[in-house]
Amino acid sequence: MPVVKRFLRYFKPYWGSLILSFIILFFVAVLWEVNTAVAKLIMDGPLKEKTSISKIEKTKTYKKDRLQFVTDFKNKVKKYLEKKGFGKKLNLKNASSGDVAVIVILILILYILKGITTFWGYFLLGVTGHKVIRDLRNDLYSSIINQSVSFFDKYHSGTLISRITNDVYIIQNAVTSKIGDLFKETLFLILIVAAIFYIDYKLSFLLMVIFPLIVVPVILISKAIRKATTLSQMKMAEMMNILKETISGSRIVKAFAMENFEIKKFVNKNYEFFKANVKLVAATVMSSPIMELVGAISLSIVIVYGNMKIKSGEMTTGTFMTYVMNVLLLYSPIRRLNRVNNEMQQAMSALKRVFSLMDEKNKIKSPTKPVKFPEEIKEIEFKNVSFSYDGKKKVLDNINLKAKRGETIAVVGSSGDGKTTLVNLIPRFYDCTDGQITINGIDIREFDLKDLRNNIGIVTQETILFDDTVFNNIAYGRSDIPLEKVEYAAKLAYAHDFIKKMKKGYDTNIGESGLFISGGQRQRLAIARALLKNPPILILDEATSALDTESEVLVQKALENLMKNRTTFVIAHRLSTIRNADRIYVISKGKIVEVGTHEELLKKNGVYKRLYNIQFGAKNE
Ligand SMILES: Nc1ncnc2c1ncn2[C@@H]1O[C@H](COP(=O)(O)OP(=O)(O)OP(=O)(O)O)[C@@H](O)[C@H]1O
Repeated sequence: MPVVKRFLRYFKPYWGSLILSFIILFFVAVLWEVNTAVAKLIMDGPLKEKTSISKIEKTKTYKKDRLQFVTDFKNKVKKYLEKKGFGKKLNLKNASSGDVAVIVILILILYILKGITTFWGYFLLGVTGHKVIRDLRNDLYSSIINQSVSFFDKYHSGTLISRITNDVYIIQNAVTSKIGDLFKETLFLILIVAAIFYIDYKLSFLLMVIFPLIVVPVILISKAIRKATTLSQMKMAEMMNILKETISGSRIVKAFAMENFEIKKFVNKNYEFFKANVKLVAATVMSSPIMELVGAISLSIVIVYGNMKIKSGEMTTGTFMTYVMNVLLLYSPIRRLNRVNNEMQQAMSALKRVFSLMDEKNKIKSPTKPVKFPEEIKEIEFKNVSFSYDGKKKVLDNINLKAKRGETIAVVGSSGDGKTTLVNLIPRFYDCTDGQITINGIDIREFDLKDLRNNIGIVTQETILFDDTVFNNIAYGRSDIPLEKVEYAAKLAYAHDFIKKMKKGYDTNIGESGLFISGGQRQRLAIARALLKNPPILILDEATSALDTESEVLVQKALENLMKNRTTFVIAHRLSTIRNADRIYVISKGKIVEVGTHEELLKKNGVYKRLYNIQFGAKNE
């Protein structure tokens, strides 16, 4: 669907207020015209004898040449005023000071009306625009959040943030203020064009021939603006990526004393952004001189033509001057419309990027008719599972694995051998390329995605916590849960004691990513969160970073509580975990090379034994 048509659908719920605002803005334009007419009325009436203009007007030639439509319009306004009871008071020809007072009041009323209508026209339009943008931003955010994990592999978080903030801001600017200008200026343009056709349609047709001269450069410039905006926004997104990384990773930057390195990186990117913006500025400001040149050509034609007509006596100087003045008047709305067009082009390219993000296909979806998730999990099985991130290199190759209810399955292997990838297939962060994963014999792709994930608890190496209270971090999204339940989970996770010692207990804010608490405490909070969720399946990626002995013991105990009565898949790094595991699967280069208990595998004297010696050393034996 074309971008504009698709975007217009966002206006659908607000058509009423949009049309109303346009009607009001129409009156604003009409009031401008009335104002001009009243000004003429004053010149013709009460002030006529006192101004130099009135003297010029007095000359017979001008009287003859005066534009019929101005006289018509004046008469209409006069008639209208007379009808409304102003007639007797407002004797424009022989005006007294009382008449002037009436005119002043009339002007005041007009300006008040213009003020009120301008306010309401733009206010309604602004509110409608902001409503549309609010809906667009919500849609964009929800489509991003609903995307699969591979989407987040593809797009850097800075890019996504840039789309939601900058791109939407550009569209917002165009929608909330520029649409009104577009409407108003178009209206002015139509009125002036009508006037010049009214004065001399032949000359106006001749001018129409020059019209393509204006349109072609406008189209070319619009294209250049769209291209430059895309480049500028791309560079802005890249800059946001650097910002995001260095601000959230500020400690690492400092630890490695890499401030200057990061500054250089930022300065370079900022320079690229600047260059893109220069291109944008060039494209934007180029339109004005081109338009002026075309304007000068038009005017020259008018002058040559007018000169001929005056000489042949077909046109009077007065009519010609009025015509020229109207042609000059054309410049203002055209210039403003040109500026509006420039901003609209930028908004178009932003819209394209926003929609392209929304159109990204999410391959991980719930089936249309999902199978009910089993009440009780009897068995989870990997059947000939293979997986590749890029469709070429197999990261997992023909994996066969079984976990019965309540069993603990440990996965071990060297770094990069595919352990995380393997466990990520269970909650369908990715779908296997070949084979299938089943729960009680049913392919996991047949379950509703939410049901499947609600039955899986995940505790990862880097504990993801939110800048919120301890309570909200444990309850995550379930604020209605009673405090006792949260406390119970925290007790099982050996977190209750340290939480109680905090200033506000469960209401303490733990800062961005749990910055205000220790690593061990963070892990125990994450364990409490998983305990509260109470899922039958558990995925555990044990932290490799060493904690101090006391913390380590507490985390270990918390994990033991968490693993009780659950079918657990654990990427094991702790000796106690592998010792207690029902089965250990040893992965090497994406393949399962050994299976067995700790003792069985040690006896084999194979890959596991070698890994064990490297990771835990003989001293542990
Ligand atoms: N999102 C991704 N896109 C592309 N390739 C990936 C992605 N994640 C991992 N890989 C690649 O897949 C392979 C397996 O990675 P995986 O993270 O599963 O290994 P791992 O055994 O868990 O390693 P570690 O113990 O170091 O965490 C690696 O070669 C890695 O580079």
